[in-house]
Amino acid sequence: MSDYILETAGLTKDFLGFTAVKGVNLQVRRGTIHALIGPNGAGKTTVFNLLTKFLKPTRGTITFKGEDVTWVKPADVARRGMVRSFQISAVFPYLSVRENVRVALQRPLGNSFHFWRSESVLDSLNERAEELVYAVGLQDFIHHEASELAYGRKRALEIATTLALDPEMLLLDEPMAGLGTEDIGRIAALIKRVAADRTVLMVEHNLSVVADLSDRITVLARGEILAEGVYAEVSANPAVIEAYVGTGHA
Ligand SMILES: Nc1ncnc2c1ncn2[C@@H]1O[C@H](COP(=O)(O)OP(=O)(O)OP(=O)(O)O)[C@@H](O)[C@H]1O
Repeated sequence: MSDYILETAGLTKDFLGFTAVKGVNLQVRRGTIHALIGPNGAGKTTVFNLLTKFLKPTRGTITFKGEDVTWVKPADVARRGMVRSFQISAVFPYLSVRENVRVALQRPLGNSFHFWRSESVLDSLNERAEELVYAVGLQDFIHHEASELAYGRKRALEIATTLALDPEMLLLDEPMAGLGTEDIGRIAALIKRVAADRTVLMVEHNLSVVADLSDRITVLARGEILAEGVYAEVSANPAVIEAYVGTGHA
């Protein structure tokens, strides 16, 4: 088994004469937290959309768990274990925290539909839902409606509904966006816990969170990989500093 759970080779995306992602060779080691950073417009979201099949590449390949998944459908890639948080984390505002997680556990994935299942199976879903609610620290809110939750706790609920699919690899798209300092600390701790037995790839603009959480960082600029390494290496790299300064994001 390869050390890398996810690899891309020569991944390229052209939009009408503009190349948003150019020959990206990304390697994500199994069991790590890997961050994808870069100034605005660097191509991070486009890479995520390619990985999760929201976009088709112009060239290049994507290999997940040793299999070429370049042309598989979005639901298929999720079924294979690579799940992007927002992809399935529609939170129903008037359902309770526990009900939201239960709905996520019942969500049909690929060819398995659960709605006809027996009472005993539904009871075990309740148990699993409660475990997940505890895992993301929402036990005190388990019977509250999602709409009553503060923003940071909604983010935790989204993560719980994502974990309901038991992904081997979790793709987090700006998990700290819109959060205040206290929530950032809470969600960062949650990501650490969640990553204990999973691989996490995240796009994140908050560099102190990236420094705190990431085992490895890939810096994109103008669609290409500019640098890679641990935070201390990439943050001291003059080309990286220049890329951020050049776009006013130092
Ligand atoms: N559908 C599209 N059609 C044309 N150009 C696009 C499209 N999607 C993205 N782009 C362009 O590709 C480039 C990379 O965009 P992308 O959103 O991937 O960057 P990003 O690194 O995620 O930026 P940000 O940090 O601002 O979210 C940008 O110049 C953007 O304008």
